[in-house]
Amino acid sequence: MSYRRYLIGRDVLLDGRTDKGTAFSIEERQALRIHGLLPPSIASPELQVERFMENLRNLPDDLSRYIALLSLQDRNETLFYRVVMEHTQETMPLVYTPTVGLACQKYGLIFAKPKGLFVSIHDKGHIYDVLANWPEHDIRAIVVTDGERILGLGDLGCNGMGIPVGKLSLYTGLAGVAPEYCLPLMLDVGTNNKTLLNDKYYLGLRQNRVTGKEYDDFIDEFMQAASKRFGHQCLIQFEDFANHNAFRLLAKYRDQYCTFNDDIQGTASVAVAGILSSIRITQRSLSDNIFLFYGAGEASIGMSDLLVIAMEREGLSVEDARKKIFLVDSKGLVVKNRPTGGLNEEKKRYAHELEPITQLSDIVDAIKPTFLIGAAGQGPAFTREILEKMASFNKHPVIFALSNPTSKAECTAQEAYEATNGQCVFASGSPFPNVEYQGKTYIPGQGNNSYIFPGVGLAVVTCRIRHIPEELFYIAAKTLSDLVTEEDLAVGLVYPSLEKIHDVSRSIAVSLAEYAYEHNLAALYPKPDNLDQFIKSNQYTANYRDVLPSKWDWPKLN
Ligand SMILES: NC(=O)C1=CN([C@@H]2O[C@H](COP(=O)(O)OP(=O)(O)OC[C@H]3O[C@@H](n4cnc5c(N)ncnc54)[C@H](OP(=O)(O)O)[C@@H]3O)[C@@H](O)[C@H]2O)C=CC1
Ligand SMILES: CC(=O)C(=O)O
Ligand SMILES: [Mg+2]
Repeated sequence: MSYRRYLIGRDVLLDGRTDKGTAFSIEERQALRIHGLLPPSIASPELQVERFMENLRNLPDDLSRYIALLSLQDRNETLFYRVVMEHTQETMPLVYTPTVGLACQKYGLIFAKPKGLFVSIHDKGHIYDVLANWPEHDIRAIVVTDGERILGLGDLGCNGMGIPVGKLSLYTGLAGVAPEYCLPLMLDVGTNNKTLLNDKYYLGLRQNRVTGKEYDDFIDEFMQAASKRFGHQCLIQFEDFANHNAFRLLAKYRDQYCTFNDDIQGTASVAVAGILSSIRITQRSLSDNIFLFYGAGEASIGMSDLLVIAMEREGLSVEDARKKIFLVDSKGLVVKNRPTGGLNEEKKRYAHELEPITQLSDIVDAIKPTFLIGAAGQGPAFTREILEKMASFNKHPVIFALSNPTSKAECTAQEAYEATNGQCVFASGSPFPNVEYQGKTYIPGQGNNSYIFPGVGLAVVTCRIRHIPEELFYIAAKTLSDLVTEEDLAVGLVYPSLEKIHDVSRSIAVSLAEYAYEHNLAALYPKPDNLDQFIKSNQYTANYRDVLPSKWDWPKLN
């Protein structure tokens, strides 16, 4: 039971979780002693949504819209989620990528009210006490960042808090994970971003990043403290950590805690889903493709590793599957014995016995990929020339420009469709508008891990899944791709329409829960007879709760 149930008077209006604004009924206004604190006209939730959307649309720019949405979240959380759930297509680019990227860049200026916990390196030794300050007790999902690789924008330090806040809004908005279960968390270990260190509005510690043992001990203490405070089954989603920490922290914690790295594993899952849908258009088997990844970091390695698992399901050996995958990093094609080096263990799995090539255009000529997938965070790299080449040796080249935010995308949807004469299959990490080309409307899909992590979160918090094995991300990919209809494919969509996202997230959660029960990974017993119904009944709906004291076990009022 939440402490908020006992609010009365003005406090009811000041608490975003209990406030209904103008929707409070006369009975509620009188019983809660807020009569007169609101204008007399009583609005329906439908009218409140309409009024908010009207205001939102009249604002001058997306950053203002972001601020308006987040202040609604503070003021009236239920209405915020109603808005997000009923207008997902319109509001998602505001609370999430691309606008959240801009919001993080401006966080020092626009910060108004904390929406999560800030734990700094100076809290070392008493992280548990800081976690205990969070007012909710039953936290089941944490999204944590240290702000070192925020989207493709680099080190934004403490200002990266916008990302966990945005991700968790989607846990609720896209999957119906109750907001009170969710905790956005920033681990501030400093920043190496000189501009921020010299910015008087910067919100974080003014020091360079702590590294090495001190950093590792800090993360260790956080993991232990979170587990002690919120239970060992609390999901911890790592988000936007830099490459040099992401892989090793995942390897270190994945079997000890209920944790995953969204940039490696969530991205892998959404990309493999898009790939599985794409081959329904190109009519090739998975293993009959050549995949070229532009970028060889968390996202690309994650995608490659899961793709290998998917190809294994088609009967290929790991070795043969890896031969189908080529990576490009900042030094060019990833090949064995490259004189310029730069090969970590992850890249070595995909290093081919080839001569080094540095230019992407030359690499495309040499490899002749069927899939060109961008996740380098470097902005426009898929030039018209490259896209035309892709179309010259593929009837339906598959082009995924997955880098975020929009300014970092490898190409736009318009560029991809135009350069390939409307023949390509396209998806992007940040949304692009529909493209009208030669009399046809193309709907670009959003290849973003937001199709995956909310469903993973929903499965974990409802069925109390203890660990998240790699197989779950393959299952999520397969489930997502299976939900893509022929009608979706006909307009170029390799993901289900966002309008269905609530049900899509639940379908993913049900598939994951089935697997978890089969493999003894779910702690909720007994296993519900009907998982779909059980999960559905646990999905948050953005309906106002009963706040009439007469319906509570309420102490007598004076
Ligand atoms: N759509 C989605 O759901 C997701 C999208 N992303 C996006 O993907 C991008 C990368 O993220 P992530 O993989 O985590 O980042 P990493 O830092 O782990 O990897 C970036 C990779 O890009 C390579 N790179 C850098 N510059 C160039 C260049 N000029 N040419 C070729 N390769 C280059 C780097 O090379 P090197 O190894 O040599 O340094 C590295 O391999 C970001 O923009 C992020 O927003 C990430 C996760 C999810
Ligand atoms: C989408 C996401 O997680 C990223 O760009 O980092
Ligand atoms: Mg991310």
